[in-house]
Amino acid sequence: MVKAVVLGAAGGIGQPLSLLLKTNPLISELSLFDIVPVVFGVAVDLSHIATPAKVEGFTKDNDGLGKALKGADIIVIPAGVPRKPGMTRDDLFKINAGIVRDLAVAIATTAPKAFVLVISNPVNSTVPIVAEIFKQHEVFDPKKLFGVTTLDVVRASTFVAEKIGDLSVSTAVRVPVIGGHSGVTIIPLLSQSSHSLPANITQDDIAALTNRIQFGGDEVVKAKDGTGSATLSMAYAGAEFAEKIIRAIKGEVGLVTPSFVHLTSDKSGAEVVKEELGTNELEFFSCKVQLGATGVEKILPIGEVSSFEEGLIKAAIPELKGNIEKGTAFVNAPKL
Ligand SMILES: NC(=O)C1=CN([C@@H]2O[C@H](COP(=O)(O)OP(=O)(O)OC[C@H]3O[C@@H](n4cnc5c(N)ncnc54)[C@H](O)[C@@H]3O)[C@@H](O)[C@H]2O)C=CC1
Ligand SMILES: O=C([O-])CC(=O)C(=O)O
Repeated sequence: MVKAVVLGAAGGIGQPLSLLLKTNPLISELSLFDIVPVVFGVAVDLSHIATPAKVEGFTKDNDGLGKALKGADIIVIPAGVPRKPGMTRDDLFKINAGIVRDLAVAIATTAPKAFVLVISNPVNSTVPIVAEIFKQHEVFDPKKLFGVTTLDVVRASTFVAEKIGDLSVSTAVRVPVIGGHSGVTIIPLLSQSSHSLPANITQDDIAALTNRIQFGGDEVVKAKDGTGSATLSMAYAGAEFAEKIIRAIKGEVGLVTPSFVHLTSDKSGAEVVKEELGTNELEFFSCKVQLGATGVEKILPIGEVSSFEEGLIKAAIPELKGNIEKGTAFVNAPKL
């Protein structure tokens, strides 16, 4: 029995994500929360699909958030505003930081043991916000908090398959993407791709492919021309990541996937990553993570990278550090 909850379920990501979660036979209960009442209609609509999950919709009225969260095993958060052309993900901080903080407070008090998957941007800052709220409530379990960076991995697989000239291999292509989830903090390790790039590929091609993965979000924002950012590909990526977490909860071992997680100072492998990065200053980093029934079982080393990728890592660290500190400071700033 797994109860999944989507916060922001009536939105561009929330609706298709909820659809995909409804089709996941491992989920027995699916609670959909949003501040807009159309969420009730979304829930009724999905409830007609012949799969095991019992679906229910909730808004703010009558402690809807508390009821949605009660007994949750896994909570996915796509609540918040998306980008328009010309904006960075950091520009969303002003609105989304407060939304994520308030949802985190509700989770800390109602479902402190749940796995929490943060999609709301800027992920590099919203994940630290959730962590700080959980710390304040003394319920922070770094093994169960994830920034969802799966869309970067999905894009990398697709774009590499395109370069190979065979989209049918895209589901098999594995490219670790580490760092964070915005621009230069997105670090695709093409040198570790499961499928070799064509032999005639140049360093300029690698740089262009890297740039396309880093700025794939902008490609969608531009194409949607003011009406939003990636929703369908994000729903696909979010459902894929959620499924891995659920399979791990159910006891499957050996699942490895990148995610933006807390670099905890224990024997989880975080120390090795810090050494590889050459800094102790990053509290979070998207790493290759081995999942287990209790969450992050092990953080795997970054491993061997090319000198080009080494440069990407160096370039990402200052921005990532700033994004993380911004989130942390938002929660801990003294109240005037
Ligand atoms: N991590 C990633 O890779 C990606 C993250 N995103 C981010 O996901 C977020 C959502 O994007 P979209 O679904 O396109 O936006 P949207 O505007 O279509 O949907 C957001 C939903 O959140 C709801 N909402 C707002 N405040 C809320 C609250 N306090 N509690 C519950 N629900 C609330 C809204 O009513 C709306 O239904 C954005 O911040 C976007 O930047 C988008 C794509 C990829
Ligand atoms: O670009 C955006 O704002 C949405 C996002 O995070 C992505 O598509 O990777």
